[in-house]
Amino acid sequence: MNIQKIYKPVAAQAHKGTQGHALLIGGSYGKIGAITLSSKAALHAGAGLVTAFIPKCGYPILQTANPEVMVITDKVQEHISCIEFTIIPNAIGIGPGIGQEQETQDALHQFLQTNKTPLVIDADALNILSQNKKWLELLPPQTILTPHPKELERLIGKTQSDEETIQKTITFSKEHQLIVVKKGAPTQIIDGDNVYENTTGNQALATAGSGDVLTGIITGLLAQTYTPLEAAQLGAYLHGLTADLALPHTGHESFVASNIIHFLGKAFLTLQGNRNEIGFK
Ligand SMILES: NC(=O)C1=CN([C@@H]2O[C@H](COP(=O)(O)OP(=O)(O)OC[C@H]3O[C@@H](n4cnc5c(N)ncnc54)[C@H](OP(=O)(O)O)[C@@H]3O)[C@@H](O)[C@H]2O)[C@@H](O)CC1
Ligand SMILES: Nc1ncnc2c1ncn2[C@@H]1O[C@H](COP(=O)(O)OP(=O)(O)O)[C@@H](O)[C@H]1O
Ligand SMILES: [Mg+2]
Repeated sequence: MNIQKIYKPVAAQAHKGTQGHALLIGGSYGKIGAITLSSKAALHAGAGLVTAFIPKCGYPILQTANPEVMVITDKVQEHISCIEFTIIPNAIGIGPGIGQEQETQDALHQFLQTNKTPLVIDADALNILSQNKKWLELLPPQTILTPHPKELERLIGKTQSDEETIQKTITFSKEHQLIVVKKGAPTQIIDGDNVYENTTGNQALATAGSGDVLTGIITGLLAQTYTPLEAAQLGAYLHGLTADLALPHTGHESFVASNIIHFLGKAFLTLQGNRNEIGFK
């Protein structure tokens, strides 16, 4: 898989309206950081406009941390209770820090019943789906799921070996027409029978919020003109590459999720050179 072939440089005539509008939905009291990171990452992945839908308590935090991000707040203070908005985003990422309050579960169900926009689902939104597997039928085809190993186990059940995990994930992907970004070391992307293995990244990524940033990057790419598979592949590749590029500066220990966002520009710049056959096995 050649990542360079997926990458599309920004046109000289581009404006924010042509670069896609990403909506990130998540956050709850104590976990506003997760959605702050995701929405910032979507901007740095190139989305022209980014809006965050968050509980009321997150408003001053997010507006201060990310002045470029627009904010819509739920009517409830500490968690999301009803997902309603009038904007028309090109892609939606949902789950980072969203929690599993009953009202939030109901809001997710209601949202999935009407949503037609391309979706990325992560974190507690995945955990809510695991407890309500019938709702998987409501997901638009090619929805991207980004589980870590425990979230994947909650979705597909326990397995005895890596091989069995892959097989069950393939079956799950085919049954529901979903793209699964199976996060780990390495990350594998499963799209039906096709399994792509990412070649970037290292243990510096073993830090809080690194998955939240990945969700923002993939949603930001999906809001542009990338297909869901392209967004998942390019997103995982760039995410891992930031950790490889940062290593001489941060080492494994002091790298934090914000560094992924910080090094995203340098990761994009490597794609503008003349490098061949980089990316996925
Ligand atoms: N700043 C913020 O606001 C942040 C907010 N966040 C938000 O918090 C919410 C909860 O998310 P979460 O992932 O921490 O909890 P959960 O789903 O129970 O998973 C933990 C379990 O999974 C396991 N596990 C994980 N990775 C594994 C691996 N690679 N390989 C194997 N096992 C692995 C791990 O296993 P352990 O080894 O600890 O037994 C443990 O049992 C979510 O909404 C998220 O967005 C966070 O993003 C942090 C920053
Ligand atoms: N040892 C590692 N090598 C490569 N990538 C890693 C490693 N540990 C974690 N990662 C990556 O970091 C991210 C962690 O995601 P996740 O567990 O959802 O974090 P969080 O929920 O805290 O944001 C995933 O993209 C995963 O592939
Ligand atoms: Mg996570």
